[in-house]
Amino acid sequence: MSADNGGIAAAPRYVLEAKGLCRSFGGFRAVDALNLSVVEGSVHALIGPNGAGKTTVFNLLTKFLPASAGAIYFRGRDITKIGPADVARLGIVRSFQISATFGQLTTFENVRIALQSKNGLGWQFWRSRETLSVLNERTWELLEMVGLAYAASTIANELPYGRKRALELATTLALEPDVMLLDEPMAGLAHTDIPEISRLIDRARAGRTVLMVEHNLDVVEEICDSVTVLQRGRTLCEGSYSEVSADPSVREAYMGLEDDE
Ligand SMILES: Nc1ncnc2c1ncn2[C@@H]1O[C@H](COP(=O)(O)OP(=O)(O)OP(=O)(O)O)[C@@H](O)[C@H]1O
Repeated sequence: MSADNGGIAAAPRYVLEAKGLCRSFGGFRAVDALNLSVVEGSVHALIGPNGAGKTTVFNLLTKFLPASAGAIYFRGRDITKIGPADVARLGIVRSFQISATFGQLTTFENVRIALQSKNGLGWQFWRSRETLSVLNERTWELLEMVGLAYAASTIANELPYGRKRALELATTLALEPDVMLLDEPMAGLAHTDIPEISRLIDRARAGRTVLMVEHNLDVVEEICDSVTVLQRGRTLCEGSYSEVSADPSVREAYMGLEDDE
């Protein structure tokens, strides 16, 4: 990245940072002095073996769990002490394992409810026709964006699994997140659904930052700009996919590859 100041590269702007983040369970340090810097506008993957602490990091960043030590910053502001609702209000929104859809409602209703909650209309279904028509318009846009307009009147529970993921993405996007945290977006998907959900995430990144925990390394390679590899609650390695996948410690600890492969 060159800048006007004589070709000196501009410092990256971090949207989300963790410094010295720790979380213990009893005497066990699940997250151990973790430093994480997520560049604004990037798609950043958090990978690592089972039990490395990825989900705990997500829980700490979204304040579902308090940190034992360390600090979290959002655009340079210390948000270590604020609660989960305030984190969401700042635009840090978690999807997939948390944003359950309402199974008995239609695809359309699910997205509109998410929009209602974003717009402070809560559960008030009796709003003026004008208000609802604005919401309806945006609902259609979101459904089009994730390729679900054709299934607008389908009951969410009746959608195929891959389509449910697309619906979850639409309900998350309805909240207009600045930073979208995706918890294993490809987990449980059929092979054939993975390219489509990858494509949707790639499209959804426009104008926002994505931090995702993902085990599928092909997906990480394809859509992520940066990767942090966790091991035993610590950062083992950080960089682009090609950098981390070439790192001998990562190959040994995570990918289980021999050096001569
Ligand atoms: N509430 C808890 N109480 C006690 N131990 C916990 C708790 N939550 C997580 N742990 C432990 O912390 C460690 C990290 O767990 P975590 O779920 O964050 O790992 P992970 O990298 O997300 O793993 P996976 O890939 O299997 O989802 C594990 O050893 C886990 O057993």
